[in-house]
Amino acid sequence: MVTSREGVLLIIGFLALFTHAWFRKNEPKSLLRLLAFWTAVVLPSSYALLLHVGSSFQAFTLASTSFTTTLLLSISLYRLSPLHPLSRYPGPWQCKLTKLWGAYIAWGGKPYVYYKRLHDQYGPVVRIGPNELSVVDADLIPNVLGASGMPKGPMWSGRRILPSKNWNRNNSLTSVRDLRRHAELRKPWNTAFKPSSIAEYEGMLIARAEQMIRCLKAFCTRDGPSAIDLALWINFFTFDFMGDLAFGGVYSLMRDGDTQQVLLKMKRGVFMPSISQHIPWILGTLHAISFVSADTRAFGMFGIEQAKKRAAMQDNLTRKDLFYHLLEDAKMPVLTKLVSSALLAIVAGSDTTSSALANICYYLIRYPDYLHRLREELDATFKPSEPNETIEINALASLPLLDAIINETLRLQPPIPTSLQRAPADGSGGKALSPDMYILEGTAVQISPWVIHRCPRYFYPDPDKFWPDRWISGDPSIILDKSAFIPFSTGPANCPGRPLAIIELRYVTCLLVRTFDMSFEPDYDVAQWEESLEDRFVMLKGELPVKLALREVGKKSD
Ligand code: HEM
Repeated sequence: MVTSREGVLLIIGFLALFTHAWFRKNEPKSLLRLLAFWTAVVLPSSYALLLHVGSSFQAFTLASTSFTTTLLLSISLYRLSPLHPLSRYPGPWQCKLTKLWGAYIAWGGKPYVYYKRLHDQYGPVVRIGPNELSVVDADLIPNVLGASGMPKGPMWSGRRILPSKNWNRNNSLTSVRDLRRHAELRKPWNTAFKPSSIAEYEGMLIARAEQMIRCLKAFCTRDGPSAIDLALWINFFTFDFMGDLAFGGVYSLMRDGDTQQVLLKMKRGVFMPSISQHIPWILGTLHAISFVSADTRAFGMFGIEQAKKRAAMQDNLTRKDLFYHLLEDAKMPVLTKLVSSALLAIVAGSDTTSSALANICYYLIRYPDYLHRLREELDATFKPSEPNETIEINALASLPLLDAIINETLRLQPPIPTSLQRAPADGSGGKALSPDMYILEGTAVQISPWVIHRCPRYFYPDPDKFWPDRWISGDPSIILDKSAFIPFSTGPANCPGRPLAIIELRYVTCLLVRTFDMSFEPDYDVAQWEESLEDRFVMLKGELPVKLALREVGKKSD
């Protein structure tokens, strides 16, 4: 029996220190569990204090504040101290102290700009969280992302769009941490994007791209061009194409407009996970608060609806689509598999290509010399006097300037600008990333494509400049290390959709450049576009007001 108030407070202090020591090994994974633990400590402590203070309110206030303050102080001092295993890595104190800072930066939508500033200031390895490093070092990529790398990091479990774990538990390709399970889930995605599978999708791509061109032509009136939001039309196109590819063509935004506000649902739906990915333990609580998670749930429901419609078609398929392959060897109920992959297909497959295409158009209009040179390259392969000539998709693979423009756009504006995060496997103890860099289990490592792509050690000179010729020059002092170019990531969890995405980018760029003269509205401030881009683990975009005029065949590009 403790006989004084000070004695009880001392014990509470010890309990807080013990809790911190325990948390270091067993970090709480949800706010609810944390609260349950807190209550289990604070209530008995209040009871013990009750014998020494005037009221139960006083006892509870004293117990809770002394426990919480000591715990937070202990955690903060440890994180900032030389005792922390990441203490030797530089970074701002706010990052070292709490991931809430990362969540705050993410709220603003420009974490890639922030990380670049940190790397410019602190060097290639920066501590961006109490237990997280950001690296800009091509030599470390294989041991982080590559074949000898690590499983997905904790941020992926903070990105769940659906409230219930049941759809996703151990079935989500993007968040599963067990490498063997990931490889199992990944197999059908690889089959779905091998050349023979892609050949089956080309008809859908051509039909949708031609539909977009027809729709855009309707804006080219005899009264002269009026500006349209080209980014929106590109979004419609990529969304419709993904709808055909994944869900059997159940919607057409280009034909009907966005009557269900799908794009708005997606834009709003990814906001919450883009914040909670920095503090995954809060996700369950956010999902439970309906007004906070309403938009994310609405987007999740849209994915479930599409999955259900596609499941109903399973026995009457007329063509092999993405889910034909994903379901072929599914060892789980069809609907579960569909739901767990539906949102992934929508977000990973449509928003990424739409960002890339919109950025390609932006750069071509901003730097018209490249637009004209690209036209010349295309005209040399496909006759300009025959605008309706069928474009042979395979012929697009041998056009150096087209690929250089695509690469340079993906370098400067990778559609997934940050968030390639990995962490040592559970139970592994840790991982050596290089002879002098060993990270312990519980530490995460992130590589930001946006930052590494703008690093002068790899792309020199003028790493921030749109200069597609750097990809053609062949001079090894210009692209110093191509392994630093990772718009599709690398290793076993890289982008399986890359081959299709590249075909899509080549084909649509080719059609747009062959068909239209494009210009910005005269009073459009070009800086607005880059300002409008937001990193919500995909890249959200603002308006791209572009005037389109039908290209006059025979008129020389000026
Ligand atoms: C320009 C277009 C695209 C870009 C730049 C892109 C980029 C990426 C990146 C950077 C990743 C993350 C990999 C990692 O964590 O290391 C990824 C993952 C993924 N992408 Fe893409 N992507 C594009 C288009 C597509 C398309 C068209 C699909 C097809 C539906 C697709 C499906 C996926 C899937 C399923 C994953 C998860 C892979 C895994 O976790 O194993 N992507 N993509």
